[in-house]
Amino acid sequence: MATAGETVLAAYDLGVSYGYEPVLRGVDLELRAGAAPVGVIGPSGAGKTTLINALRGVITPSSGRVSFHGKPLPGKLARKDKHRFAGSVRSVSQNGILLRDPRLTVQSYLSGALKEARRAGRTHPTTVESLLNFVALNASYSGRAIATLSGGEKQRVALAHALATRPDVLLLDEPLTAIDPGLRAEVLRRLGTLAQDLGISVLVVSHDLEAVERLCETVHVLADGTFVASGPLREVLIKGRHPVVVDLRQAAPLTAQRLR
Ligand SMILES: Nc1ncnc2c1ncn2[C@@H]1O[C@H](COP(=O)(O)OP(=O)(O)OP(=O)(O)O)[C@@H](O)[C@H]1O
Repeated sequence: MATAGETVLAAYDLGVSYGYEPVLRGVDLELRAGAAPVGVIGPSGAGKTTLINALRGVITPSSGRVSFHGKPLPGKLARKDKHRFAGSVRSVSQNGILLRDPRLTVQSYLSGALKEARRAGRTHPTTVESLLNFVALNASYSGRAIATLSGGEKQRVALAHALATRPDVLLLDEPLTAIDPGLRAEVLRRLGTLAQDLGISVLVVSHDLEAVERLCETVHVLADGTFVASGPLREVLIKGRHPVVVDLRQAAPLTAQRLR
């Protein structure tokens, strides 16, 4: 486990291009163990998922760097560091779970994650039942094939899977879009408390300003490939002058009014 305040994952002057098309440029972000959740908002196509993927080490920066405990990603991490990364940095995407075997049950999926936690040296007394309970699903779901779950149920199981290793960093890309607003608020409340109690550093990418406001003390607005405004959502929405922030304010007048 990382010690409080330690930088687990970071992007420095990060640039990513697809072919000749630059998507990110000069993005700086540090995710420290125990830090308050951070949100990234911005228009569709701004590069939010690209940022998450760079932090997951699945795409190679075209400039700058991403590092995990100071070691460059993606890179040839030693076997020990690979397990460490797999347990320490977890992500949940809007797609929930990509299934290789449609017969896979919730029980096998989550117990697989608990085994992964042990391999990564992150053993802790959590059970499949308590993971399900955390995401507001009762124990009867453990016998269900994941393929038979609703979109919102799949998203919650994906979150439970990510939490099974008690990660240091949790990267969330529109994680709870398929859940009704009341339940989403409850799961986010629980997640906020858990992250604080366990020192998990959460980065959440979302178009859902309510969700971001509920969870995050700080938000970054991503536009033109870089962060154009940063701070508490309230300040960013009220005071931001960048055209993208003005668009966000106009697109969510009720939220902007409530935050005033
Ligand atoms: N593999 C890829 N090859 C080429 N272009 C890509 C690839 N992945 C993403 N892009 C492009 O990069 C840009 C940023 O995409 P990205 O998915 O990061 O945006 P986003 O901010 O997450 O968008 P949204 O809010 O719609 O999910 C888009 O123009 C997208 O079409």
